[in-house]
Amino acid sequence: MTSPSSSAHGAAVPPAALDTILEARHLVKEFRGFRATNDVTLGIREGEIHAIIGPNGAGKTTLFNLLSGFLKPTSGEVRLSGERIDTLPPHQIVRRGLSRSFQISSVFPTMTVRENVLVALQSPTPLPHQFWTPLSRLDSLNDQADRILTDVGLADAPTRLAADLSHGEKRQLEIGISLTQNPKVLLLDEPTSGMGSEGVARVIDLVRQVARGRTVVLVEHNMSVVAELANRITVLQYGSVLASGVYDDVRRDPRVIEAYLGDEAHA
Ligand SMILES: Nc1ncnc2c1ncn2[C@@H]1O[C@H](COP(=O)(O)OP(=O)(O)OP(=O)(O)O)[C@@H](O)[C@H]1O
Repeated sequence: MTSPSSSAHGAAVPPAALDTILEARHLVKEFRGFRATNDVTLGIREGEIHAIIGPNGAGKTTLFNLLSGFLKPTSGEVRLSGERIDTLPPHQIVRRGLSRSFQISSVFPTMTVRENVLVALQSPTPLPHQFWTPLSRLDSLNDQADRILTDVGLADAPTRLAADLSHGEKRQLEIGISLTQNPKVLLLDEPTSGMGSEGVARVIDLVRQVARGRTVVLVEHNMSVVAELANRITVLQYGSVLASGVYDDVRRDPRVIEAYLGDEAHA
């Protein structure tokens, strides 16, 4: 699938495993000399739910932004299905099948729930002569929007104003907006942040639902969510990968216990 290539440091990078869909190779991101991402090499396998965890300031959001093209690496590469994507603008990365949600809401508050999804559904066809969308296409877009709203548990809320949604419902809508591009890889940035236990349980169900038939990478602070959802996890510390693998193995890794999981790992 991918052939060996030279890293930023000139070292040969072995080919990714055959089932790797998203890959970071020797990624480095510096902010005025400070390394927020320090030589991260990581493979996300097709169809898995992969959680990126680590203490505050470990570099999770920076890595997330690098993987989705919202930040350009200082050096290193990101590959999607073997193709290099770190050189592409974010909208082209979306077209190749990678979408992301944002920690800060991307929802338009003055639009209805369905309108928010419709706007996102129309965004891949921004040609000026398509400003007047034919009615037949509008019908099909409405059908698609309603299917997505059903998938994210908002089937009964299409005409509600987004501003009137609860915090949890807004996160559901954001995930719905990310699904409009039918991504093969979905990146979710702290999908349970700011939620009570009921909302967290709903998001766990939702992530399981949207992960059917696609790959999900999530940044998540809540370890019980990670334990419930993740097939594999990567632990970051000081911008570097401390450990990566199956959840149960990584949580027993003494370096991880020391750095992050603490007493939770003994629970
Ligand atoms: N634009 C920037 N300019 C300068 N430093 C930055 C910038 N973005 C991030 N950093 C620094 O890089 C480090 C990693 O930040 P990052 O937000 O990626 O960590 P994080 O693991 O997501 O943290 P948190 O869990 O608190 O969200 C931090 O020390 C942060 O201050």
